[in-house]
Amino acid sequence: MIDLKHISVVFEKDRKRFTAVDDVSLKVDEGDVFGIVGYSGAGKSTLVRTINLLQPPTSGEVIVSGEDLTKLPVKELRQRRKKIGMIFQHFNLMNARTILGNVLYPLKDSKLSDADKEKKAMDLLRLVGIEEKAHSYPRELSGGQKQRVAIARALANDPKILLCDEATSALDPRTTTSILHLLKRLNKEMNLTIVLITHEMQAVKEICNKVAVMESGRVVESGSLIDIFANPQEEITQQFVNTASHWDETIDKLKDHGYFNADDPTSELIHLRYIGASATNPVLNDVFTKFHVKTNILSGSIEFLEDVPFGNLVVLFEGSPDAIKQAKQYMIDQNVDLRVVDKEVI
Ligand SMILES: Nc1ncnc2c1ncn2[C@@H]1O[C@H](COP(=O)(O)OP(=O)(O)OP(=O)(O)O)[C@@H](O)[C@H]1O
Repeated sequence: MIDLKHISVVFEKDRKRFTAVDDVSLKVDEGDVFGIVGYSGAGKSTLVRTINLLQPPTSGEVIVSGEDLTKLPVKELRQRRKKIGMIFQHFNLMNARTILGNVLYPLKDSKLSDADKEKKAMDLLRLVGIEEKAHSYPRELSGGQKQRVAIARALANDPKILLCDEATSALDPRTTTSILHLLKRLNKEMNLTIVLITHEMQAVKEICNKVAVMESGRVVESGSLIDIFANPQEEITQQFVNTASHWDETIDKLKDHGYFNADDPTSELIHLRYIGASATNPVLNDVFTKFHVKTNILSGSIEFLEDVPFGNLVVLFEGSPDAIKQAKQYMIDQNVDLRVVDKEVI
């Protein structure tokens, strides 16, 4: 549905060139909720804005539904753009218009009669759950309500794609969840393809099925949500995954509370990650019976990623250094993702 091929965006200022997006290729399939995560300045906004050519790429192809948008004449591009809705962090509503007026605005060139335009706008406001505010003004609405209006407005021309640029970053956690659930519902019920850029892995975890991680203008890792969480390869991806699950925090607390002694070679703190119906518990039992290594679970949780269980355990291994080494290798051989909590930093 969206096929970005070798996209680069170079800004030039005072004769200096700055590459904001550096040779990025990625594919978004119809029906995907595709998350692009990265820290501030990674190039996420610049990249996502190339999808509707709000930001023309310096080089590369933007293929949407089989057409290279960069090659289209202006008039046709304008038509295609109507099928790509966009919402923003700060909502970008028109303050002088009512809520209904905001949703009617993109329909101004439509061939529908005035009555049909109004019916359509009201139907959209109903779809996003805010029809009772139709005659209010944006200043009278909360952030979450404003984002609902922005979503209704973005859907006015029946787009196939919705681009979300930090759409929940200005909202509190509960409102964020309700907006994310609304987006997921629209994705399922209307088969709307969504590209969501965010610095919050939590948002990605809640609704995306695919993820790309950006750093310094490049996509450093991408894959299915489950692959990225179960087996993050890059350091930055591991940071995002651990932050989303609060595991770095948990491990820091366990260290602070002196649950183990870093200088003691007979104990190691281990973070285990597993996906699906894993054999982790039998594996922990085996570690004791086979290697006489005692395992003490200090913290654990199971979350669901697209309805697949994703488990995290922090376990203290106690035994001879050699036995611990063999036990760890045994677990790795059983396909358990295992990370020894770095002793140096303790
Ligand atoms: N129009 C522009 N002219 C010059 N530099 C720009 C322009 N737009 C963006 N940049 C630079 O490109 C880099 C990437 O910016 P971008 O907004 O895409 O990052 P981001 O990952 O979306 O970060 P944030 O979440 O903070 O918006 C930044 O260093 C930014 O300063």
